[in-house]
Amino acid sequence: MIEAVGLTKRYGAKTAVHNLSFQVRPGTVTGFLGPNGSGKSTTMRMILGLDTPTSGHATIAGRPFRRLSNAPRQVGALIDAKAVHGGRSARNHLLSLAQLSGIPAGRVDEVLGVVGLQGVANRRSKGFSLGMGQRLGIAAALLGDPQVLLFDEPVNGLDPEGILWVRNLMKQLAAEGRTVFVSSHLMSEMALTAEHLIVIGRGQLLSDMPVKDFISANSADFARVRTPDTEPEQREKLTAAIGEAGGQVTPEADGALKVTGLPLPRISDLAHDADVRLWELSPHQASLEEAYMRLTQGAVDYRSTADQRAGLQQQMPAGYAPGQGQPHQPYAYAPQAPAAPGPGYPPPAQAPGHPYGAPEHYGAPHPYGQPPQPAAPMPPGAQPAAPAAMPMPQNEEAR
Ligand SMILES: Nc1ncnc2c1ncn2[C@@H]1O[C@H](COP(=O)(O)OP(=O)(O)OP(=O)(O)O)[C@@H](O)[C@H]1O
Repeated sequence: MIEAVGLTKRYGAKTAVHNLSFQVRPGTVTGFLGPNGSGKSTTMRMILGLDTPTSGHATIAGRPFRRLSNAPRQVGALIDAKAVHGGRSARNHLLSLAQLSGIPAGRVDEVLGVVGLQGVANRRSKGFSLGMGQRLGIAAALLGDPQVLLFDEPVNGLDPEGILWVRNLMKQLAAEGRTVFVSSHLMSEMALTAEHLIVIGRGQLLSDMPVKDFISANSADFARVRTPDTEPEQREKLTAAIGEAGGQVTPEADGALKVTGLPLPRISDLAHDADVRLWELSPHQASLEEAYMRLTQGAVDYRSTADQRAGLQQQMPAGYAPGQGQPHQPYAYAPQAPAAPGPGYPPPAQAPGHPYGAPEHYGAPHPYGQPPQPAAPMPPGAQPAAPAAMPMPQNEEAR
């Protein structure tokens, strides 16, 4: 388990992370979400002992990272995929990490197979594409067969097949009982990958809950109501009746009405009392992406002047306090079955032929036959070292 307690990081006058407390539990993928610059990488770096907290602390399996014995065997991380000696081949890069950490050399070919890089293992990594670099970084993170894994934006630069592969890999690792903490600023991707979400904005905790609870706590429920298109006076009558009853009505482009603030049965009764016929009365819920944007809208540092979130802000229901991050349920009726969180849901099945579903276009799949056994024994005499794929601690202010 990963735990942060009151984690705070200030860079001069800039507070990158403020009083963050959360736990990341084994057996599920936990998504770490926040807009650009919200403090995700800084938090991960503090968990990994690469940045020193100004106050508070973070532990892995109950200890600060730097006090873990055999850290590379316990924790794997992808923080900066570019932190690779470009003159070395992928295999040699991994071999040098394995040697530093007392990991048997045979494991290198295993992880190259897992990430689908076995066909280019002897090529210098400086010729790698962004996506291949990400795969190499993921291979390094898996090298020590660790129980705790942190991935900072692992799908950066990957093509759709690569994204699917990472998604399945994360799930597989969690299904093996590992702790998997994955940062992203893409809600749609996290909706398909994670079961639990930790959302931050401007370095502060906005939400810490299961994905399904996040949807119902943060997305706005509304009803779509349609009266006969041929009788506009019916529409006006219903609009007036809903307004008098305290509901809010917004006309939709297709002629329907979007109603908030009233439960569906009440809308039906109002229509009945006003002698208005309904062609449609249906419950709706905003997508997870919208829910995320609503939650973080007050905590976005960088926003285009043409950003459609401005439109979302205009639609905020009365009583919503932007940026406070409080779950709100301003609508009277209970959420319906959660909306499918984004296109492509449910996630496609894992690709066959490989336990982690590694794609084949960098070479034949590696017969990495069995899922890694939890807590593989350390070879005698192995020394603790920095985790694979992690950049060495640098001058923090110089980043
Ligand atoms: N070494 C540093 N010195 C000064 N400020 C820093 C340093 N590292 C991060 N920051 C600032 O702290 C804030 C949080 O940055 P961080 O990289 O942790 O955010 P992030 O959520 O990972 O962003 P992104 O999604 O864009 O990668 C930003 O405002 C950033 O400019």
